[in-house]
This record gives sequence, C-alpha cells and structure tokens, in this order.
Amino acid sequence: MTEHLVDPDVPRDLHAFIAGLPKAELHVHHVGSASPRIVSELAARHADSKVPTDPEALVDYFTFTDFAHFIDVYLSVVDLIRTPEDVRLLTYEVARDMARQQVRYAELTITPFSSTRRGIDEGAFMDAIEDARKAAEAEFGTVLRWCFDIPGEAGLESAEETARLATDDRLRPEGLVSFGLGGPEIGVARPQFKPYFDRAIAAGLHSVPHAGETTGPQTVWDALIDLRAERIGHGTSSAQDPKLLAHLAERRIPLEVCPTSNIATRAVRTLDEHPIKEFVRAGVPVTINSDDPPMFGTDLNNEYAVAARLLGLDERGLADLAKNGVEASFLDAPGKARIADEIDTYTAAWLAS
Ligand SMILES: O=C(O)c1cccc(C(=O)CC[C@H]2O[C@@H](n3cnc4c(=O)[nH]cnc43)[C@H](O)[C@@H]2O)c1
Ligand SMILES: [Zn+2]
Repeated sequence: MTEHLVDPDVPRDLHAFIAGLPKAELHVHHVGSASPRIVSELAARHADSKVPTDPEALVDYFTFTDFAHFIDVYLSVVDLIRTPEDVRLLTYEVARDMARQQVRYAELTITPFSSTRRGIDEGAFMDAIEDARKAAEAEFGTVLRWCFDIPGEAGLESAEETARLATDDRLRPEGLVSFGLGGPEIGVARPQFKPYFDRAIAAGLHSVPHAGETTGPQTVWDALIDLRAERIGHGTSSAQDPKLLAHLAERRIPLEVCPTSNIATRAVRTLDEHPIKEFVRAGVPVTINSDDPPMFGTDLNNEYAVAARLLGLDERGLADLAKNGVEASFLDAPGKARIADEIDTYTAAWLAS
C-alpha cells in the first residue's frame, strides 16, 4: 500500500482489500503514467527540457491551474520521449507499476501522432510498444492492449495520421483494440472526427472518445451519435442531462470515471461534488480509472478508495465495481470470465478470513 495515498476516511482494511483486488483499467494514458522516477530519469537525459529532474519538484510542476495548463505540462513530458528505447522503457515500467496494483488487464491510451511528429520512426515506435507489451505479459502477468487516440487540438492532420497508423495493416500493432480522441474539448467539436472514427470502426476497432470532461452533455451526445462511442472517457457533464443518463443506462454504455483527474484539472471543484453518485443512481455502468496517475498524485488503488468513500462501498461493492471494469473491457468472453472469477475468489477468501 502506498502510505501517502491512504484516504483517512476509508478504513485501513478496505485499503488492504483494494490493494489485493484483481482489477482492469480502461482509461489510462501512456505518457501520463510515467512515474516520477522515469520522468526525472528522462529529464536528466534531455537536459534542454524544462521538466524538473528532482522528483520532489515534480509535485509542484504537476499542480495544474486548469485543463489548458495540464495539457501544456503533459506535452513537456511528451517532449522527453525521443527514442524508441524511451518508448519501450516507459511502456514496460508503466506495466510494472500496474502489476504492483494487481491490474490484470489494461487498455493504455497512446498518442502515436505526438511521437511520430517528433521524429520517432513509426515502425520503430510500434515495435517498441509491442516488445514492451509482450515482455510485460510474460514477466508481470499484466495483459496490455492499446487505444490510439487523436490529439484533437492538433487538428485534422493528427486525425488523418492517427487513423492511418491504426488501420494500415503493415503498421497496426497486434495489441491495438480501440480508437480514441483526447486533449482539450473546448473549440474541438467531436463531429469533425466522424470520418476517421468511421475508418477505424470499419477496421475492427472500438470507439472510445473522451467527451464531457471539460464541456457539456452535448459533447457526449456528439460522441455517441457521430463517433459511435461504445464507452465514454470521463463523461462527467452527463450528470447535467437526465435524458442522456437514461440513454447511457438503457444502452449499457459505460463511463470511464477518473475522480482525482477531474479535481486535478479543475473540471470538478471538489470530490464531494463529483457526479459519480448520480451516475450510479441512474443505472449507468461506472468503471473506475486513474487517467494520468503520477501527474494527478494518484494511482488506481487510490481511485478505488475514493470511489468507496463517495459511494459508501464495502468489499462486495468494490468487487462489483472491479467487475464493471472487466465487463466494460474489450477482452474476449473467456478473458473476462477469468478475471471476474479471480475477483470473486479473492473476495470470498477475504470475507472468510
Ligand atoms: O503532440 C502534439 O504535438 C500536440 C499538439 C497539439 C495538441 C496536443 C494535445 O492536445 C495532446 C493532448 C494529450 O493529452 C492526453 N491526455 C491525457 N489525459 C487526458 C485527459 O484527461 N483528457 C484529455 N486528454 C488527455 C491525450 O491522450 C493527448 O495525447 C498534442
Ligand atoms: Zn484521459
């Protein structure tokens, strides 16, 4: 258990239960998962960067005034990933951190455009993430899959490039399962990306755009209608629209909820004002995720503890939440059943002890 992340309002034995609970993570960014150790190592390697090398100084550096500031800082970390070896190291170390938290399966959001436009060879990039994926599965037992996302603010050029990298049979990595859209939402309307999502969906990828994180519920409707979203990244503002909540519940469209992220980027004022309770009350499938954990001073275990407090969950409630993540994943049916059984076995043993 990471001591500094223990929520004093959650009983200690519930923290211990969460630490051992097998989990799936569906909304977590590649570069945003770089631990302070990796960020400071890369910053030391690339001395021209403004990113601090001292892990303590990173805490201040990762304090954001708003979403735009978060993206600026995020891109300064992206600038540290300069070689295929940087990509491999980052991916492998992220999987190690996940395995320590009993993450059995993760769909990691990667923005290949940001790397290829900075000069990393596209084939070498794909080889680096695939090599790390296979090593992580063999050595840590954590299964990784990829979501390639368009950085929307970078325009349609980035959409074209992301769609090409995701659908070209010679490049497309074996682990790729879905197609996303990230970055700021203000001034970046979802419908313009429809042709790129159509191509990705035609190539067999699932649609998982961010929507309703920093703009209102209409963005979520646009993601559902134009981008044919199967899950929504964040979807926080859905709570403002009862018809939308009913639609998400009826169609069983999960929200990828990332509570601490929403506070860190100031999308939501305080955790107590987070709409997660409204989602659950409306019957919307809720999954718990960490988004950019070291940047937001959190990890997946802490997000489960936050959810336990906000929703008043005990061990069985937390196990159900973990099973929501498995069910909403793009794993095949036997893969889902394996992790769900593991969650049940773990929970039964914990409650019997
Ligand atoms: O790479 C570039 O050159 C570039 C140019 C202009 C704009 C961008 C971006 O906007 C990149 C955004 C970046 O942020 C990632 N991300 C991480 N966490 C979140 C989140 O909570 N909400 C939205 N986006 C997020 C996203 O995956 C993009 O890679 C890049
Ligand atoms: Zn995100």
